[in-house]
Amino acid sequence: MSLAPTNITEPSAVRSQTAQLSIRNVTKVFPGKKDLFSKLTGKARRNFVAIEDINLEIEPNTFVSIIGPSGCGKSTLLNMIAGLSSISGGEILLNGYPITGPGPDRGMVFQNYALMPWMTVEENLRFAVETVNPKMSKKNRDRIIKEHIQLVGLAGAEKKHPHELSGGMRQRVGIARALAINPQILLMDEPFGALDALTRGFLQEEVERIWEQQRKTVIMITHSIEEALLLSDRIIMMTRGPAARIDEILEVPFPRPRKRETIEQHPLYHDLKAEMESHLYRETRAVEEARIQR
Ligand SMILES: Nc1ncnc2c1ncn2[C@@H]1O[C@H](COP(=O)(O)OP(=O)(O)OP(=O)(O)O)[C@@H](O)[C@H]1O
Repeated sequence: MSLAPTNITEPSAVRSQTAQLSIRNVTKVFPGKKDLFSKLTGKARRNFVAIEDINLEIEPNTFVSIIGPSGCGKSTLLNMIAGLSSISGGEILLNGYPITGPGPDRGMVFQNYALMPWMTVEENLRFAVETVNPKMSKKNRDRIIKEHIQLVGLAGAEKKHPHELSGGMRQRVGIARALAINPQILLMDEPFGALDALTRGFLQEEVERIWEQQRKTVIMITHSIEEALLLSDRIIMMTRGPAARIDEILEVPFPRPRKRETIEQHPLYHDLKAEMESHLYRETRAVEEARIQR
């Protein structure tokens, strides 16, 4: 758990919180199977170096996307930042303190929503807020829950259960829940990956609107070039694995607030898009070639 303090405040206020994240020489090795039984049954495996020597400084109040070929280690890196996966080498510091486990200073949004199915929308948020801040008064808690339900456009759906909601609405709950604990950093692992194209577009615009209000540090994994260009200040492009690393970091200079139609008119939009396309194509092709040679 990080030692950095967390206070829950108004969601609508632009935060003065700082969240400097330093990723230093980070490596992740998944141990192989080397026990006698695995050897005898021919199932022994070597250690697998997923990512190697990642160095990255994430400034406060920036929106950062991570993009790279499938299986390169994006989720592995995000899970280490979340404290859900151990770090094999190097360190990750949040405001100077090493991350050693999950903590309320980091909110997570998952692709599959990860809501409690037996709880209503309101109860899902209440559970998160109560867990993080058990001593908060009921009045404050109710206010925070109400504000966050409104923030994501779910007013009127408070008493519904996840199975009564569309995918887009479920992810709105996921985002509201992550923000309601007032994390310093919002971590999103392909948050729109399970949604249809139209809903995905709407939700991207919602996230852009919310980000303009809150300016929270966000780290998002995505496979979508357009999504990364719409939302990010910086785009981290990873190489293929094993031993994946950062290939290049793109600065996205489009003024905010952003609209899809306007950024597409920016003189740099097509250059940045082409650079990302060629990076992804090159890395993915190399993965496929390696697969065929195996
Ligand atoms: N628990 C584990 N044990 C062994 N290997 C693992 C484990 N988790 C992930 N890996 C391997 O580490 C590599 C990186 O996986 P990861 O899920 O981080 O990639 P990713 O870039 O997020 O993929 P995708 O874009 O497809 O979601 C993959 O080769 C994967 O098979």
